[in-house]
Amino acid sequence: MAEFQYDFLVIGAGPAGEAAAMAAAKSDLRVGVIESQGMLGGNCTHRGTIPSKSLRHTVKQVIQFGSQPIFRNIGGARPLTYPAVLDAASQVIPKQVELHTEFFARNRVRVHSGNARFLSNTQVEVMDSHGVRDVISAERVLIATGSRPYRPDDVDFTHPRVYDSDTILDMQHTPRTIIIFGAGVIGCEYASIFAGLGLKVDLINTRERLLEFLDDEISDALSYHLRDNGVMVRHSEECASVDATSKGVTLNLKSGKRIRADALLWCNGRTGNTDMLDLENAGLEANHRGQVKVDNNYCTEVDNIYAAGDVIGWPSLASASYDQGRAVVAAMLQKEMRFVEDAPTGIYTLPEISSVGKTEAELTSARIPYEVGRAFFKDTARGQISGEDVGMLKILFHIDTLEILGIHCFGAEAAEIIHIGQAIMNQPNGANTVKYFVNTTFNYPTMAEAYRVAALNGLNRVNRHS
Ligand SMILES: Cc1cc2nc3c(=O)[nH]c(=O)nc-3n(C[C@H](O)[C@H](O)[C@H](O)COP(=O)(O)OP(=O)(O)OC[C@H]3O[C@@H](n4cnc5c(N)ncnc54)[C@H](O)[C@@H]3O)c2cc1C
Ligand SMILES: NC(=O)c1ccc[n+]([C@@H]2O[C@H](COP(=O)([O-])OP(=O)(O)OC[C@H]3O[C@@H](n4cnc5c(N)ncnc54)[C@H](O)[C@@H]3O)[C@@H](O)[C@H]2O)c1
Repeated sequence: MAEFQYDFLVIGAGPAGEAAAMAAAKSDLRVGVIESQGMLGGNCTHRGTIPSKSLRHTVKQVIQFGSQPIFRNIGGARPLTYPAVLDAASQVIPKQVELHTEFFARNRVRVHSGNARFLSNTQVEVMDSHGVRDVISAERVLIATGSRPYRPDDVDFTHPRVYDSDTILDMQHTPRTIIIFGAGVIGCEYASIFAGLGLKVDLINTRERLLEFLDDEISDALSYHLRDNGVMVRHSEECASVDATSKGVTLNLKSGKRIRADALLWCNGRTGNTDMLDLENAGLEANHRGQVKVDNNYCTEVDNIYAAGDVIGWPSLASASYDQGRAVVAAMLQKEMRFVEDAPTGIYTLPEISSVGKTEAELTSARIPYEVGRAFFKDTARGQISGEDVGMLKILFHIDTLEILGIHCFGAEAAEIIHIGQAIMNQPNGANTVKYFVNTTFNYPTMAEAYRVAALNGLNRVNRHS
């Protein structure tokens, strides 16, 4: 057994842990990291964001190839297998691992391989895969252990036809039909991926609408386009049981419906990775979803222990986790810090969705007088040229002050386009105004031009009222 001593110990090397470790190293703290996976990058790189977004990118290319006559005539439309698409998509993972490994090496942050568990609030044991045990002492500790798919006890995840969002990345055949239970972000993204590959998809939603946190118009558009791509969407359903046999899998719903398919992808919720940490030794406890409570400084109920990333729950995004990791170090060093509560939404369904700020429903219930400006991608030159003409940009702004209150977008590159509006929304002293988009010259033809079209559309409505 070896012993180590650090100023700051980070448990978990995903986005939250890495960002915190880098920020602390640059502030000359002695930093150590414990990571249980053999490679750096976290679940984000190995099971979550990166593999799913690469898969989706490859499927998007396949769809474009299949839908453009010029390519179809050259190559002929050949159906691709899921393992082939997976293989192409997985090429990015080693590149990401290399990048993250370089960050740690360049900043001289030592990574201890193994599972961490608390011995006290300042001492953590790390046990590697060979049973070698080290004890690490640190003045401050960050819990950044992320999350994993939630698995209900009565579903047999060892059955070869039953998958969650981790194990779907190991599926070695191409089912003809698939049931996706859970229509959260993960379910909707995988529904797009499998429909894009030509599978028949049943998407079962436990709520009344898809992604209820979105603006209604965007949620409706997603439902429409998923159905248009062949996905059967069912709302307000609950699972009664799952029967998996060598012939197929049947999902029995409490409404009495029985849905059969070649495979089931269960993606209904996630659980924080805290069960192995022996939190009670540090004076902490997790909630029923394995999450740890923090204050506005990302500090837990024990004042030298911080937590960030998926393990603290909402918003559970890689984007937010990176910022939270940096914020932890700023809070620790009593520097200016930002509690991350304004992360935009970026959902990589087909079509892509992104939004920032308030929805129409939120503004209506808060009785804020607003106007709407819309631009349809099919009416932009760039949309017509690229053939990606499904989509819309919608700007919500205050009817009197013209302050932008929300931006909602779906269609090609929505997750990029949103940031133009976000930058204007964040301007202080009256500079947040929808007029920016009519007083600024945008490149032409670009999708960003949609902002000008939407702003003019909205301002014309305001002028009609006055
Ligand atoms: C399918 C899917 C798609 C997603 N797509 C997006 C997206 O498009 N955009 C987006 O912003 N977010 C997306 N997310 C969410 C994003 O992946 C997570 O929010 C992000 O990974 C959280 O980062 P983290 O640092 O909290 O933890 P993680 O990335 O989960 O990393 C935690 C690390 O801690 C390690 N660890 C756990 N327990 C221990 C222990 N006891 N000892 C030592 N090490 C331990 C784990 O091995 C892991 O490496 C997606 C998630 C999934 C599942
Ligand atoms: N593009 C993106 O930004 C992106 C993509 C994929 C995933 N994600 C992130 O991953 C997270 C998970 O997404 P999701 O689609 O699985 O689910 P979700 O968070 O939408 O949850 C789905 C359902 O499961 C329930 N649930 C959640 N955790 C549970 C638990 N531990 N026990 C029992 N029920 C639980 C929820 O109440 C909900 O009804 C999201 O928070 C999302 O931010 C983001």
